[in-house]
Amino acid sequence: MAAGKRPAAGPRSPAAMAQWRKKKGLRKRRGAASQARDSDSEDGDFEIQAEDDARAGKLGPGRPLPTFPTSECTSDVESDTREMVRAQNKKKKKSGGFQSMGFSYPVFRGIMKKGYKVPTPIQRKTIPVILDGKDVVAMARTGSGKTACFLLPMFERLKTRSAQSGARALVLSPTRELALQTMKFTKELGKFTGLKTALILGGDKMEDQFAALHENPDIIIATPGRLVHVAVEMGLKLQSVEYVVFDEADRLFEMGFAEQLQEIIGRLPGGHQTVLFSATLPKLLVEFARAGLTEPVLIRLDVDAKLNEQLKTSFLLVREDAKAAVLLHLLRSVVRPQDQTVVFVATKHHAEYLTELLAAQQVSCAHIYSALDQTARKINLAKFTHGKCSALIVTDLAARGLDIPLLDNVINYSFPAKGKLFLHRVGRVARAGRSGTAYSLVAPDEVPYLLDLHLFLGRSLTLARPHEEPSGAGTDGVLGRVPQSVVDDEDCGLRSTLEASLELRSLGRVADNAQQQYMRSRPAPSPESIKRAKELDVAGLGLHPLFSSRFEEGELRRLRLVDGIRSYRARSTIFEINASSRDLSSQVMRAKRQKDRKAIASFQQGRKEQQERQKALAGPSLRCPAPQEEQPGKEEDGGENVELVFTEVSGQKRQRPPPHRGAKRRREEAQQRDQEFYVPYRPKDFDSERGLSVGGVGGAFEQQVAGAVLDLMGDEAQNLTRGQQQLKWDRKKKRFVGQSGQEDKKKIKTESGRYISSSYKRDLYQKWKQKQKIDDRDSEEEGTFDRRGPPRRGGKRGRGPAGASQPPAPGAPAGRVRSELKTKQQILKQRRRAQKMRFLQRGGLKQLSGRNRRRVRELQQGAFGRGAPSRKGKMRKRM
Ligand SMILES: Nc1ncnc2c1ncn2[C@@H]1O[C@H](COP(=O)(O)OP(=O)(O)OP(=O)(O)O)[C@@H](O)[C@H]1O
Repeated sequence: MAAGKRPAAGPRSPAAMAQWRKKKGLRKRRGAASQARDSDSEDGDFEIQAEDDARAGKLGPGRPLPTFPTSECTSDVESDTREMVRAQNKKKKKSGGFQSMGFSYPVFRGIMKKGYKVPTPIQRKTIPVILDGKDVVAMARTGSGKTACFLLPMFERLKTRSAQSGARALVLSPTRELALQTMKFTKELGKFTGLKTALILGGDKMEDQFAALHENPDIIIATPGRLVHVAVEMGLKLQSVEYVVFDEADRLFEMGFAEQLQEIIGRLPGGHQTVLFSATLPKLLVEFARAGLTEPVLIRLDVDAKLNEQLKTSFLLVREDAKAAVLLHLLRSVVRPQDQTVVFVATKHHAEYLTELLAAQQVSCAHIYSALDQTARKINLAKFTHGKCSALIVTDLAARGLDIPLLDNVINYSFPAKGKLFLHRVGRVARAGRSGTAYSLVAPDEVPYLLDLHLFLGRSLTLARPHEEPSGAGTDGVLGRVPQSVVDDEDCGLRSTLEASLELRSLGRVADNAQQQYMRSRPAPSPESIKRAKELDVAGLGLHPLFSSRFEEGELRRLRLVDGIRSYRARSTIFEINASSRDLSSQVMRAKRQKDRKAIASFQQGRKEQQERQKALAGPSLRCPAPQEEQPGKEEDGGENVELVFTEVSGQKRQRPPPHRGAKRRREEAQQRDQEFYVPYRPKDFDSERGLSVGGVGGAFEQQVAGAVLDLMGDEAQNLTRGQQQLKWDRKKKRFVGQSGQEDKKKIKTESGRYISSSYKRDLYQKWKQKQKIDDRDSEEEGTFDRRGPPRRGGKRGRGPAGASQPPAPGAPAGRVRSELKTKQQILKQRRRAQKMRFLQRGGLKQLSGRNRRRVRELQQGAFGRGAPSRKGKMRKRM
């Protein structure tokens, strides 16, 4: 009986009624969430309302409907039943399980097999809308189950394997690893649908991909670059695609993939359904205009709480050159020995160097980066996921989408330059209800990025208290320093390892150079964060609570001493050192100090006030848990700004005097806001949306403005031939390059009329077909291709996928020539013949006749008794 259903009218046993009442009582006590969960039957069978069954007259009162019709049944019946279930569930608004979504049985079975009992919030929100056929742009935080959101409706739409030509669904992923993972999910969740999937990834053999597409898959999962390559080679029109998914859509739409996406979208038919998913999507849908969305529904969850509650974050302030030592300490002493950790680094050179360095220190690890061979990438990832090594060192290639079960920690060796990259990186842990920790090593020059991140998250950054033991408030979200003793201990071991290995030293040098390049190329932090970072007194920061075991008195004393030395300001200038009071330089300095004593006093006063303001500051992105202690050596050193004095003495550019007190007060008053009438010129979510923006540079307004520019040149450029297109002088390359700043490479025109790099067309497909002896007619029969063929450099088109309407190739004999390529039947016949040949060559005939002879003997014995004399005549003949 369906959970909680009153037994239908008719004779009821008292026991059944008592059971029903008991259930009803129980249900009343439960909350709304658990009611939703109840609606999913535990055993995976669909159940239907008793009243409905009774009305239908097919089932006994309250009896469950055993299963949905399987895919063999006619789709009419299936859709009727689904409608029935939907209607029923709509009546019962409480139900919010997978069952209420009206999936067909094969899809539902896949969900149950995967072990999903209750849909996640984003699944509950998006699946019904996608099932209704609407275009959807959806955002929810990492690990919230977005993959199932687009796969389940896709299975439901495609239903079952179709003989219809061409793929009907296309899933685009930004990285190969993510595409592989989506393939895995597709196989698991769509296990009972029988749909065929082809994986088109860069780095894999193109020949295998041609073969996969020749098998007429229902779904194509691809990375954009390789899909365009295959599509151009094969002349794939993708006209049968009804459902397109842009997974990690913001990444796909960020620069880099623009050309490929335009080409793919240009090949899609009108009226297809498009869904976009990511953990970081802006609310400005105009940024996805290129995706060809039609009246899209925007669903954004977790806009405010972007980080998972189960995720703990720690920010460690370390010098760049001490990062390796701190990383080693974290892996050895902070994370548990059984933990699995992913380390994000800036470049592949860092990945190589750190892998070797850690291996030399007996920390087992593997690495992945985009330039690594695809097979090595797969092997290294498998090594890590199977627990063969405890750390995986990766570049941002692995930041998105990777779902590594049982992953515990993420370490940001290099701090991400963008807030949303941080979200994706740390989103590898604390997935699907699990907990996890993210440690971030922050070099002093990365502090502005840290402040940018907190602006983006809308969270406050907590600073560790200086020279004090932590109050036990926890380590979450705290920025603190690493004890010098930790750095020294680990650094000692690392130095001796480096001294012993020439290879490691050269890898280290390469990594250092790469770091310089990376720092030059990373996007700049926002100006306000740079300003705040300058105001932030990082030298006065306390030890991170993570190292509480190191908070011995000795360590704190040492820290105080080091800080004292760091902030020491000499009372006298360099001209007065070792100079007697009669020396000219000393006299000049004293006279100067005397003359400027007012200015010096006011400067000191201003500085003090600034420090006090900073302490009291509890803004959205910066908060001190307690007033900071006064820095030793700072209070009475006079703090004379030597630079200022010297500029004044030498009569150079005059520093602006500190503002007059009255002017200051007036300015402060002007800054006070009347909350009743104050209208901010920026929306509240400005920083957050700026971080999510796909366009990259500038805020949302800047982008809107940029988008509103009427680009007459752009239109004109389209009418120009390639030779006429405007070129501009590249000073670095010392030659003319195309409008986009790209070198004017050789281009070919595609079916969709766009120009793409000629490297996409190398006639690999034709060669493969010749090798496989595939007739073009077969390609057409198999229906993978459009009737129009692939573009040829010489304007030639073959038969088969190329279509018969094309002009013959120059030099080809006129009229229809009998193709030398074999038909499907001929290939099958040839295969059978080859099989037979192999059989004969193996001596199969001899074996067969021997077996026959033995059988005859056995039969003879069975029929006539052992050693019976052979009979002549009819009986023997029959035998
Ligand atoms: N309804 C569900 N019940 C239980 N587990 C689920 C459910 N949906 C998804 N999961 C599991 O949650 C994990 C994360 O899912 P998925 O990879 O789809 O997340 P995501 O939102 O796509 O993450 P990312 O943004 O990082 O790509 C997976 O292990 C998946 O099997």
